[in-house]
Parts: sequence; C-alpha cells; structure tokens
Amino acid sequence: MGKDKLRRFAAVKEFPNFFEPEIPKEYHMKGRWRSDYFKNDNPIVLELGCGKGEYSVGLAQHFPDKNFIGVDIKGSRMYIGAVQALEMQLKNVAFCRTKIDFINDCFAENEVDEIWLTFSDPQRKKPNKRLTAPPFINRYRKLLKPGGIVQLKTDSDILFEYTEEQIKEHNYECLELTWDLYGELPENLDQTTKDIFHIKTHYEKLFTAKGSVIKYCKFRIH
Ligand SMILES: C[S@@+](CC[C@H](N)C(=O)[O-])C[C@H]1O[C@@H](n2cnc3c(N)ncnc32)[C@H](O)[C@@H]1O
Repeated sequence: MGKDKLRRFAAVKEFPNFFEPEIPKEYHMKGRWRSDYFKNDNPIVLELGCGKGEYSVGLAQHFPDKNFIGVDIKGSRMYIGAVQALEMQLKNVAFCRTKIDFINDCFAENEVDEIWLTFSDPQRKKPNKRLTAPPFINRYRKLLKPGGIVQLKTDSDILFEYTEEQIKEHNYECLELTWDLYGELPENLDQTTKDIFHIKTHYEKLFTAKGSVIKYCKFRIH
C-alpha cells in the first residue's frame, strides 16, 4: 500500500462515522445502528461496494430522513466519503469496513430498508461472486425488511444481463429496469428522483466519460 493510502487507512479508523467490525464474529452494532449511532428510527439504506462513498454522501444530503451506510472492504477509499460527511456535518451517513460476504454479522434481521449496488465488480469468471448472485441475495433477504428493495446501477452488460436473468429465474418483483438510464429518464420524474439519478459515483464518472451506457434496475426479493 502506498504512503497516502496507509495514512488514510490509519486516519479513518479514528473517525466517529467509521466502523470496522472484527469478522467473522457478530458485531456489537448489529441491530443497534438506529439506536446507538443514528439515534432515530429512520429507514436504513446500505450502499454495498461503496468505494469512495460519494453516492452515500450525496443520497444522505438529499434524504435527511433516511440513514445511509456505505460498506466496502477498502478503508482508504471510504476515507474520502467519511471526510466529506464530517465536513458537511452529515449525521445520517456512516461507513462500515467489511467484506459483504459477512454482512449478516453486521446487520440484524429486518434492520435494513434498501440496498444500493453501485458499479459492482462484474466478476466475469466467477458468477457466484456477483453481488446479485443467489449467495448474496440470500444474505440481503435476511437483513432486508419485507418489501425492502435492491437497486443496481452499472455500466457492465455482463452484470446487468445476469441480474435481469436472476430477476426472471427467481421471480423477484421487478419495479424498474432500463438498459439506458440517462437516455430513458422519464420526463415526469420529480426533481428529487432526477437528482438521485444524477449523483455520480467515482466509477460512474470514469465510465460515462468513456461513453459507457449506464443501466439501472430496482427489484424486491421477498
Ligand atoms: C468497481 S468499484 C465501485 C465503487 C463505487 N461503488 C463506485 O461506483 O465508484 C467496486 C467496489 O466494491 C468493493 N467490493 C467488491 N467486492 C466486495 C466484497 N465482497 N466486499 C466488500 N467490498 C467489495 C471494492 O473494494 C470496490 O471498492
């Protein structure tokens, strides 16, 4: 790891909005995120594989009545979002460093209302490691409330096609699905929703600059 990454990795551990569970072991915040950190009863939204966390921070600004938790294994990346949130004094966003594989050690049954998957790795050769593959969906099912939703934004045809197949194969309830999010953005969307779709993650900016078309879907797995 480079010097700057090491510095960020060490610094972020001291932040009040950064959590690092010892895994595999049940984390003491499991079932207690609302009461012990957010100190409200608002819905919890996870961004899994949040990278630098700008999306969680952007959503937290738009939705002061929801709580956001960015999850990633890379602490030095989440440092960026964690600093932004502290500077903006956003109390409704936090970051949790863990492998998503152990997400059920960090969140209790029915603790979460929504999941965002933003530009997840396509895992070309390992379909079961895709974040919309059955082993992950089964983990999400445990922590999502009944009726909870999963949303995916991606540039990857492979991941999107796979997810579309999974939705059909497992009869997930598909609420929205478009192969060209920005090309097909309905005119009648309210401003807040338009704004959400225009919050761009780090990878989204890279891919759109290269001309990639962004795909989006929203589905229920219960
Ligand atoms: C392609 S990046 C996208 C980052 C961010 N969402 C964005 O759009 O800029 C994928 C991120 O997912 C994280 N990631 C992938 N698999 C993971 C896993 N099993 N557990 C935790 N993080 C994971 C990586 O560390 C990386 O930061």
